[in-house]
Amino acid sequence: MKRGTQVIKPRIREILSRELPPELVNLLPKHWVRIGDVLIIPLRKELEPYKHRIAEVYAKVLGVKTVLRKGRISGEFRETNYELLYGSDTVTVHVENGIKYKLDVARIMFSPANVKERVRMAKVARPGETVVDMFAGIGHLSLPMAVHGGAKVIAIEKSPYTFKFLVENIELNGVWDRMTAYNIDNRDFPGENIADRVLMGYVVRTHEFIPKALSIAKDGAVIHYHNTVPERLMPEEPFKTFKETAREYGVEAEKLNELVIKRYAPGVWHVVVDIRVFKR
Ligand SMILES: C[S@@+](CC[C@H](N)C(=O)[O-])C[C@H]1O[C@@H](n2cnc3c(N)ncnc32)[C@H](O)[C@@H]1O
Repeated sequence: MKRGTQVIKPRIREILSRELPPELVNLLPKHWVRIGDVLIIPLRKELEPYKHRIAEVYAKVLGVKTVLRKGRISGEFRETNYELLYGSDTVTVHVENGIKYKLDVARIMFSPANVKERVRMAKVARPGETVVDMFAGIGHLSLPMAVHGGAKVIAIEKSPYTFKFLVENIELNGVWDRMTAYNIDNRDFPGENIADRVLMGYVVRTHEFIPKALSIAKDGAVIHYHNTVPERLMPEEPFKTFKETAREYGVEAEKLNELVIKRYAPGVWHVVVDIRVFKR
């Protein structure tokens, strides 16, 4: 994923200043996100009448096949909601940290702000350990752990559409020997006391899944617990809720590390806490 620059590209400015009213030229997008050969741009409403031509010029100058207008990520499956401005094919292969991620950018979230976590997970994984990724997506976090960390990963993804890409990505990255994929709700996953590491890469409602994560984890396992937290409840949350829930299930929890991933909404942060659990 590449973040665009903070200035309008001279070539884009040159072409569009011949076609747009002068006062609109400075409103052209100065930054964008490129996922594979799909570009995502924010677009001011003043530019609405020119949106398709603007997208065409950005596509040609930046060398992409499709341009989408930035939308929101929402719902249980964390699906995106973009406006197609140029091109038609929104499926692409994005390469990051030596990993190939095939996805439909128009429907599946791939957050630039989560790149540090994808790279960090590649480093924390240990060869041969068993990782259960409860919210696998297209393999955002589990592929780096299998490819670079040599971990054995069980990847669970509920959405059938996203699961199709998860399976293709396991194939594309040649890690079928280390990864198993389940197209189920993680609450129906039968494994208990099997994971050295559990990934809970989800937001907003992640606390509802703590009991399941505890049952999947071995004694002494590490759980990477993500959630969104209002700033006024930090730094106690999100660990406080995890620890209290774990106690109800007779499990002790120790906070090892905590990182802020990104701003989720005004006054709300996406946070990850690394937690060791003791089940004796
Ligand atoms: C936001 S994506 C996150 C991907 C990755 N874990 C990351 O952090 O970058 C969350 C994924 O969890 C899936 N999901 C939501 N609820 C689930 C459940 N109960 N069981 C399995 N997968 C679920 C969604 O369909 C979505 O693909």
